[in-house]
Amino acid sequence: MPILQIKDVTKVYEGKVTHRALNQLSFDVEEGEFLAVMGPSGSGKTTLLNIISTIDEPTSGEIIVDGMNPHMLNATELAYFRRRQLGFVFQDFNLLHMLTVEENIVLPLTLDQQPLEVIEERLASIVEKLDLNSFLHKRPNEISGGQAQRTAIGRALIHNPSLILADEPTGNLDSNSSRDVLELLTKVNQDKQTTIVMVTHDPIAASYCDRVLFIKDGEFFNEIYKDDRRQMFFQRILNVLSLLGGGQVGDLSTIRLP
Ligand SMILES: Nc1ncnc2c1ncn2[C@@H]1O[C@H](COP(=O)(O)OP(=O)(O)OP(=O)(O)O)[C@@H](O)[C@H]1O
Repeated sequence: MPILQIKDVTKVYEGKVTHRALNQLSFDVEEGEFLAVMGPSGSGKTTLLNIISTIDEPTSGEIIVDGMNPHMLNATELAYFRRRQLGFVFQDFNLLHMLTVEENIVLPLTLDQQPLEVIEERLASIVEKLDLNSFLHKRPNEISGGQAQRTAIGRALIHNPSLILADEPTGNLDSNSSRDVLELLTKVNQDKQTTIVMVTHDPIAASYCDRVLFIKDGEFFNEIYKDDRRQMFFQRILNVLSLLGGGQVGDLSTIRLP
C-alpha cells in the first residue's frame, strides 16, 4: 500500500490576483521509496510539501498519509500526527541556536514528554547511525553546514517517522557536504525503509533517488525511475529538465558523478 497518496489536489491562492498553484495533481509514494520532486521555480513544489505536511490546506482533493487524511484531524491529533508521523528537513536547517546538537535532536521526544530511558536509547542509536558523536555538545553556530544538516536529519528521524519531507536539503551546502547529506539520506532510506520525499532543484541530488517526479505549472509533467546506473539516471533527469525549460542544463551535461 502506498504510504502517501496525493489525490486530485488543487490549491488556489485567493488574493488580488487568484493563482492556481496546484491543479488536480495525483500521485502515490510507496513505502520505502526515495522520491525527488523537481520543477521550475513557481511550479508548486513548496505548496505541495506544505499541503502534505498540513501547514496548508488543499482547495480540493485529498492527501492520505499512512492510511489517513491528516486534514481531517482536530488540532491535538494534528500536533501528534506532525510530530510522530512526519520528519522535516529544511534548506536552512531550522535548528534552535540556544540548544546543543544533542538537545536539538531529542527535542521532538522532549516535547512529547517521553521517559529519559527512551530518549537516551533513541539518541544513542541516531548518534551512531549518523556519526554525530564528535559535535554532539556543540551549538549550531559552532558547527559546519553539513554537520547542521546531519543534526536536522537526526532530529527528523528520532521519532521513527513514516515519512521524511525534505525541502532543498542541500540548497545551502557545498558539493562535499551535499554529497555527505545525500549519502546519509540514502543510507537512512535503505537501512530502515524510511520513505523520503525531497524537493530539489539539483539534478545531482535527484540522481540519488529511486524516482523523480516533475511538475510544471502545478500539474504532473513526467516521472522517471532509476533503473540503471546513477550517471545514466542523471543524464535522463537532465533530458527531462531541458524539456521543462528554465535551467542551465547545458552546463551540467558534461558532469561525471562521483
Ligand atoms: N501564500 C501565497 N499566496 C499567493 N500565491 C502564492 C502563495 N504561495 C505561493 N504562491 C504562488 O504559487 C506558485 C507556486 O509557489 P511555490 O512556492 O509552491 O513554488 P515552488 O515550485 O516551490 O518555487 P521555488 O522553486 O521558487 O521555491 C507561485 O507562483 C507562487 O507565487
